[in-house]
Amino acid sequence: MAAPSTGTGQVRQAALARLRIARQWPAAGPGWSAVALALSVVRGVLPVVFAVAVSATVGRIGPVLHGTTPPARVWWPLAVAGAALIVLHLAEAAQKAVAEQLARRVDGHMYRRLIAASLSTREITPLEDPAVLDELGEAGHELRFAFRTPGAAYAGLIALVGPYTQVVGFTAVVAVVLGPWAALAMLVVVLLFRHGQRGGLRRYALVIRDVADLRRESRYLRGLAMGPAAAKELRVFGLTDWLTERYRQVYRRALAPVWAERRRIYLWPYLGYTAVGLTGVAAVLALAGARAADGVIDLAGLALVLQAVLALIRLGEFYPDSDTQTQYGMNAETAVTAFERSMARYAEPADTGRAGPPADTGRAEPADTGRAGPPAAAAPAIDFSGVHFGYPGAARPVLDGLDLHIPAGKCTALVGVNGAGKTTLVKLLARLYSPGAGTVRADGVDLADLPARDWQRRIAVVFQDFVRYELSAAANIGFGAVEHLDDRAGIRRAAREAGLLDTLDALPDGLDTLLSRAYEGGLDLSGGQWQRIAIARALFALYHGSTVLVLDEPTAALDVRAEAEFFARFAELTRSRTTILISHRLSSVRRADRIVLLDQGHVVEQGSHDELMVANGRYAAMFTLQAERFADEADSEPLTQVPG
Ligand SMILES: Nc1ncnc2c1ncn2[C@@H]1O[C@H](COP(=O)(O)OP(=O)(O)OP(=O)(O)O)[C@@H](O)[C@H]1O
Repeated sequence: MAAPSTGTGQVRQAALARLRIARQWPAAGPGWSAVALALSVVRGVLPVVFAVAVSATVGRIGPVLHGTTPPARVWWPLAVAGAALIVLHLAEAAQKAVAEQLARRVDGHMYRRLIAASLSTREITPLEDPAVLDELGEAGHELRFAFRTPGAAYAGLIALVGPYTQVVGFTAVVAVVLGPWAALAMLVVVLLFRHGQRGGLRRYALVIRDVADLRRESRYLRGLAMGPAAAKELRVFGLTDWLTERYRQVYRRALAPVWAERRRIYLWPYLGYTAVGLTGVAAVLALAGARAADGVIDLAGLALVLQAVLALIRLGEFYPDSDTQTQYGMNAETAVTAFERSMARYAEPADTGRAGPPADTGRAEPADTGRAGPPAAAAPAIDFSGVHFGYPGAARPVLDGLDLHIPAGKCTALVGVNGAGKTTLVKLLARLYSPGAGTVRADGVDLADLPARDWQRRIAVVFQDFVRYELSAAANIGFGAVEHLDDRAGIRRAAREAGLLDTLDALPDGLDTLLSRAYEGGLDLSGGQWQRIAIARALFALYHGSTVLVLDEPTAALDVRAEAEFFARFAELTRSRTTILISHRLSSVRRADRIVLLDQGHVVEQGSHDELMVANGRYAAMFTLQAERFADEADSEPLTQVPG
């Protein structure tokens, strides 16, 4: 975000940002907001009352000491000053409590907005766009900082009313005692100092925003060093020193422009404002002294104006209860709004309000056939026609005019070297991305014409990088069809078919065991057991209406026996489903009805295993190579063979 170049632009932008924060009042609660506002006004008025009462006391002490005035004339202003002080302290304590309440409410609302925006698109394209990721990272990061969240900004904005009420009160005091010009001079001094402090903070925050990518990298490196995910590799590969050094470099690079700008933003303006401010203050104090010497103002008046001037100088400073909060809270709110806007650009009309209650997000029943497109119960044929696709920012497309027919109710295997585009093809099929050109059709209906949500309900996928949810085993499987989470029989059946039921039953709480060691009583599974969970999840989706099954390296983490068992029952598990199997183990894919060899985003060979072997092309060469390698290994290591 570029800083506005003109003063008017800056004021306008600051006003708009405050307006956005103020607009959080429905989330904060109008009642609580009104209480906080009233307390702020009280906190603004009472210091002025205190100063007036103290001055009155000072003015009356002389006459009382000389016996010209009864002592009672001193007591009541003293009592007022004491009462003002006590109420001020009580109001401060009450305002802190109310501010916490306001902040919690607004932050809760902001988190809900962020989560809703993150989940608002059916495609994942925006979440891989670096600009959108920056916005998300910024918003999430600012929200995690408890002291400068939008909630803190909202509470801080209300708290601002206190000091500004004091400014008005003390300026009025100066006007009454010394006249309007002196009051105007003091007002200019206060606002100038405030502009120096607050405006500097605003510019400083913009510099910090400019290094968002470096801050993202430093957050990533911190997470890497402190999280469990990379703990093993960092140590085994001896990466700890490298990581420490890299973090130091990135941190310094992120801070360098900030340090450089600090001098420009704070030092020079500060010296200028101080010179002007001190001149103004000196003039007002000189005027007060001259008036007192002339007897125009009495001792009480002098005491009052001195207190007012001192208070006004203090009010030109930084407000710790408000300034950082409103500045950085605004950053978070701005980032959340920018993120929402970016996500909205990617959302299809039907996605609006997607992140609703679970009942809204569930998988369709098989009978749910009332929508456009192929009937939900029938496994569709899928056709890619002239499909082009490249990832954002990539130099070359991954798919470049792909034509491919995937027959209904059959198993099609996709093979090809690393990076050939197999997983990308699956992501397009699952409508996680849209093709740049060309169409993907299900039974002749362009997927772009179907609500992504309806289509995605019909697909069950075991992704290569499937998710390990830190939840119960039952939930991990039941997420295949979330609205059927209570189908315990179905979950057990899926676990059994994935070869996992005995393992899960043996856990301390059976299927209800929490699959995470981060929680007390939780347990972790092995890599292969987790993969079976992912398979069970996809099977559970099939029981509840999905008709397309995608298996991307579904057995990569399974042992040889488990893999053999899985493929022995493969035909039964996938019967009458349109199945797409991706695997580098050609001995597994040979059972597929059809095998498609992809290379650089094109189909280079396709047919049954036998047909491709007879054709003696690249598939045959790859298959023979793998078969020879396995034969060699089997010859040289006969004892490693798994029996049966
Ligand atoms: N999210 C992404 N952003 C940018 N480029 C990507 C992304 N995912 C994949 N690619 C690139 O797209 C190309 C195809 O990747 P894809 O994952 O589809 O290959 P694949 O055939 O499934 O490979 P593998 O056999 O290794 O799983 C690769 O060059 C990869 O670098």
